[in-house]
Amino acid sequence: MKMMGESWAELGSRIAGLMFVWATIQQFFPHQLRAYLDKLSDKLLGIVYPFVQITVHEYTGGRRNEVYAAIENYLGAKSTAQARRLKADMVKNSKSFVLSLDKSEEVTDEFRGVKLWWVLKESVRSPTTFSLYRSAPDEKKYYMLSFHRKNRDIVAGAYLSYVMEEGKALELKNRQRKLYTNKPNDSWGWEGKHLWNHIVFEHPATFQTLAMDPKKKQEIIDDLIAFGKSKEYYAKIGKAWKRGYLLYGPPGTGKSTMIAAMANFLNYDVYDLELTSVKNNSDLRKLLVDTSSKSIIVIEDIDCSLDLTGKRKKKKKGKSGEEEQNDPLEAKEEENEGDDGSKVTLSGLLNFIDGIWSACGPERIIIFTTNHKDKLDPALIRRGRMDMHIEMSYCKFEAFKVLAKNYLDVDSHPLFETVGRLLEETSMSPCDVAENLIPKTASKEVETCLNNLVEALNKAKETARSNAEKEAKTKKVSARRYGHWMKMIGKLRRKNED
Ligand SMILES: Nc1ncnc2c1ncn2[C@@H]1O[C@H](COP(=O)(O)OP(=O)(O)OP(=O)(O)O)[C@@H](O)[C@H]1O
Ligand SMILES: [Mg+2]
Repeated sequence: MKMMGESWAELGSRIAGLMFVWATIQQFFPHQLRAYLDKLSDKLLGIVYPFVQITVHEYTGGRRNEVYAAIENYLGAKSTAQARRLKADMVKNSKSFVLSLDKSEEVTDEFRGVKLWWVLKESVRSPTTFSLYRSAPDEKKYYMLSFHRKNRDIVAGAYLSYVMEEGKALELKNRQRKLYTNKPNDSWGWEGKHLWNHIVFEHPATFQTLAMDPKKKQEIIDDLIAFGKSKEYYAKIGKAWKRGYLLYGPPGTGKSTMIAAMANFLNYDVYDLELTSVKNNSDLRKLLVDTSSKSIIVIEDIDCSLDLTGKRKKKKKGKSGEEEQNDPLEAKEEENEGDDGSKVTLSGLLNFIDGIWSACGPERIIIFTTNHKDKLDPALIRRGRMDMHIEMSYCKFEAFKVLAKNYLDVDSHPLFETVGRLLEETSMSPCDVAENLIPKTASKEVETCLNNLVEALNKAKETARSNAEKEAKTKKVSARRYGHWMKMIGKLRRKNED
């Protein structure tokens, strides 16, 4: 690439300068001679400099150019190894650096056997001296790409799209992810903008630290990977690119932790939708439209959020004047209007998940969590809406091993066998197991922590046994009383008949 101490790109820009001077001089020649000289200089230039150049400016139409930003990210990764001068910027909550090419530095790239040269240039416009206040020099940065003219098709066709895709993917990787929550309706701006508050999303949960059956965990990871790669597939089958997960199970089994692990795995933002503060279906739609792609929309404890099932059971007066049972989907409009239009209804929520509006942004995941799956309306969680139902259950031995690794950094211990047996005999949530594994003294001895857990499991087993005994006793007493009363009723009946 370097030619007599000067790069092709540099040489190109010098030749471009010379051509400009030459074109200015030509103005003074007669018309016929000018046409002839034009052709000649083009031919000569083709022989001396067979390269084509493309420039991409940082700002176009007053806005930062998206293509420039993508190139910056793409070249950042390459320039770390090649360039002598790099520029460092902070990202990710000031915890890491992103490197990019500095001014006049050059990077060589190769694509399908084609060599290309990138250089970052800067044109400086002198400050104006006519105005009252002397303005600062106007710097305009741009990237210049040079390549042999025979490769024009490859560069214009495939290479530039490749750079854009790679650059955008890197930007996504380096960006700061956010956790959003919906603002109450009365604090939405007068333009109806800014519907969500956000903070930086920094939950440390990962699939590695999530305690659950490893086979089930792998299934979920595979499903997420397949989803991320299915852009074309969803387009082909004519479906919006989104997926729904229902996480159900007792408290403390890791539903919220799973959401954080999913977000970290996919590098998505999280929108935590507090349904009780949404005024009506129309506001719900607005909130949905205001979410970005590559995000997870979460509604926690969906069974407690709204009386959705109650709405479904609402009765209406039929034509005959008698009360009839409403079909939930037929009743959509009526429900939308119901209660002065001031509540989110089941049909509103169904529309939110898979109505026409749900396709307003690609690559989105919707997650519901609940402690009581059986309380939910089947229409809400049918496959297609909630594509995967994931049960988060009480801690079993495999899940315990993950927690032991997380909390105590051990893979095995003689007490593991006892813990495994006790976990089969009693139900304890991963949250409670984790709590018992946390060292209570400064010693942090593994054996002490495991003994604490064994003790807690034995206690839980004993409590469960005595509760079951009490229940059985109550049932026995009730059965005896029932038998007694039945006998009495029988006697009375016989007496009456006599
Ligand atoms: N499966 C798990 N793997 C790792 N940690 C877990 C798991 N389950 C629970 N925990 C720990 O217990 C805490 C509570 O778990 P989490 O909030 O995810 O439970 P949940 O199922 O969402 O409970 P709830 O139904 O009450 O909302 C977490 O902070 C985490 O430290
Ligand atoms: Mg939770």
